[in-house]
Amino acid sequence: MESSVARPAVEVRDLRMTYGDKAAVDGLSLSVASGSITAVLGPNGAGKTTTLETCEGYRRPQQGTVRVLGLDPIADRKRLLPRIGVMLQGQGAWSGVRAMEMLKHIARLHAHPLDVDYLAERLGLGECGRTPYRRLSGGQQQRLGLAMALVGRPELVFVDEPTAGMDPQGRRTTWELLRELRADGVTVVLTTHYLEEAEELADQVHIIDRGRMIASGTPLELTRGPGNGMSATATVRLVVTKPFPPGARESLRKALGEDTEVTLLDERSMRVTGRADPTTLAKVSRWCEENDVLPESLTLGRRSLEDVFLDLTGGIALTDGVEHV
Ligand SMILES: Nc1ncnc2c1ncn2[C@@H]1O[C@H](COP(=O)(O)OP(=O)(O)OP(=O)(O)O)[C@@H](O)[C@H]1O
Repeated sequence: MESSVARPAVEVRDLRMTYGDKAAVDGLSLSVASGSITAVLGPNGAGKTTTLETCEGYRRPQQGTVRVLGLDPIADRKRLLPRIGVMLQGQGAWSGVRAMEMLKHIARLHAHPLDVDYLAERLGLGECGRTPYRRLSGGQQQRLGLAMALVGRPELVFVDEPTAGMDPQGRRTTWELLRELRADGVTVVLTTHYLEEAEELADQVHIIDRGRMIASGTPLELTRGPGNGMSATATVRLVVTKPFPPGARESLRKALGEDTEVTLLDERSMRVTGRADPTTLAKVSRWCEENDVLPESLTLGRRSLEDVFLDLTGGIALTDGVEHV
């Protein structure tokens, strides 16, 4: 018998999905190791949801193949459904149904559901259990959506932007729950625009852009960069007390010299990559002095997944909607 340990939980091969003449997914291949947390990242419209929905059996592949737990999500839907949990973007529940009624209803559809009171308690749904779905706050709807995806004890969960709109406490609880699932051998596939979430949680990260895979690896592999030296792995971040004066980015780049890239992250923060080392730190400090710019913080740190993401996708900082110029 084939070993289920070696077999990927999800295998997508050369998937192509179009809407009209526009390719939303354009020859995408990816695989998800069983028992891992895998993050699928990409800018808005990159094709993440379309890919996940194809894996979930909501869309039929127009080209290519998709296997989930070794099964075809459409042909084997009946066998697959009890084994997977799905948290959709803008999770659907009937608008008038109360939160706990909805959760209990979903639990009854499964052979061995989790204890709904425990799950509601863990996800902070206790207080809004009698509230109709349409009256729940955005974060509460997210929590309910996650509870609905998990209540059936799935072997594999797809969670599309699980913590969007959640408060910091909800986000931490969700991270804890997802880690516990992994510890129990459950495979988790998530999309997120919070790159720090992917860095915290994911064993494997796939970055897609315009329907194509542009990078894959562990967070460490992706942030380590191409070289081995400090300059390849580090960035300098400068945050200042007042908006930068006009032309500041160009002026700082000149002061630092070649091989250094300066990115304006927002009106009060810049990122320096390339020759990012203590000498650069000193030069940035001197530039601040010469240009009468007061730093709020000036740090030399490891290149983050967000830095990698911005470099690869051409620069929209998704966590704050700020364009990188
Ligand atoms: N039902 C649809 N009809 C037409 N175009 C669609 C449809 N669904 C998605 N698209 C388009 O396909 C592309 C990929 O969309 P998709 O929702 O998969 O992206 P995404 O990576 O999940 O984006 P986001 O991060 O914004 O959720 C986008 O250009 C989108 O406008």
